[in-house]
Amino acid sequence: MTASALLSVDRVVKRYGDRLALDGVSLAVGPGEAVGLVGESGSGKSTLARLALGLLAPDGGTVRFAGRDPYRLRGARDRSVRARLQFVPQHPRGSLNPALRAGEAVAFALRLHGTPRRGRAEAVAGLFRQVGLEPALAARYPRELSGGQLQRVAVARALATGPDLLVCDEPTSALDRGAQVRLLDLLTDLRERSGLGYLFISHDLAVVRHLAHRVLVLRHGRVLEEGRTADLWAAPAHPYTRALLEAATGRTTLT
Ligand SMILES: Nc1ncnc2c1ncn2[C@@H]1O[C@H](COP(=O)(O)OP(=O)(O)OP(=O)(O)O)[C@@H](O)[C@H]1O
Repeated sequence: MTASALLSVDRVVKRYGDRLALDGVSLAVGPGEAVGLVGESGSGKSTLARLALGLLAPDGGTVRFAGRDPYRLRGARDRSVRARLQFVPQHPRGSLNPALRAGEAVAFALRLHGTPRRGRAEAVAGLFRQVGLEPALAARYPRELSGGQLQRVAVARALATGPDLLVCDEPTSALDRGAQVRLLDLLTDLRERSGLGYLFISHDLAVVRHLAHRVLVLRHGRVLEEGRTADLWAAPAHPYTRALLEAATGRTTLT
């Protein structure tokens, strides 16, 4: 683990009853770095995301965000640290309140972050522009937006608190290929412009390749292989990684 890592996960173990979901997983994400986590269903990706976000506590090992245990970031005093760590979910339609207009969802995040009421409308418009959405779309309800637009609203909401790290759990898997590429281009652009870091989870190596500097391959709760994305793509060491790559070939037009 590098001392400068924003997020460090060190030899983490997580069990659900008898089931060992993570078995000694370590990873680090530095400022402005995009780290991809790939693996088939059940490999433990979402569990790792929940641990990174402090929604779960590990049974062994440690998780640190900005030097703090995210599970213990509670209360008003920790709000400024919590704000630096945000989440982009797989299904924005499920995570956005259907009764709130898109702009209200983002304004709500701004309110929690302490942005005064008077500056909020302008801040919402700025965030919509930042994610490539017309500010006029803020007046729409989630049901009136496409999957790609909704995912941008979810990103805008995550950006409302000025984060350093976004944990993205399969954010493109519900989108068609064109919308996937546009979302990945947006995330790349945000990283380049504002130094955002990502822990980016996907079962799809073609998607991860588009964004991540480094990739970890997770299988049965263990890191099977890790390395720079280009190296792993050129010469996967493990047959499982090769199989994931083969599953992704044919869709390499994504890159
Ligand atoms: N709340 C839970 N209770 C019991 N077992 C769970 C729970 N959450 C996850 N698991 C189990 O832990 C293992 C890892 O699950 P996890 O959701 O982290 O995998 P994943 O790689 O994200 O899968 P998917 O891509 O299908 O979401 C799986 O065997 C899963 O069945």
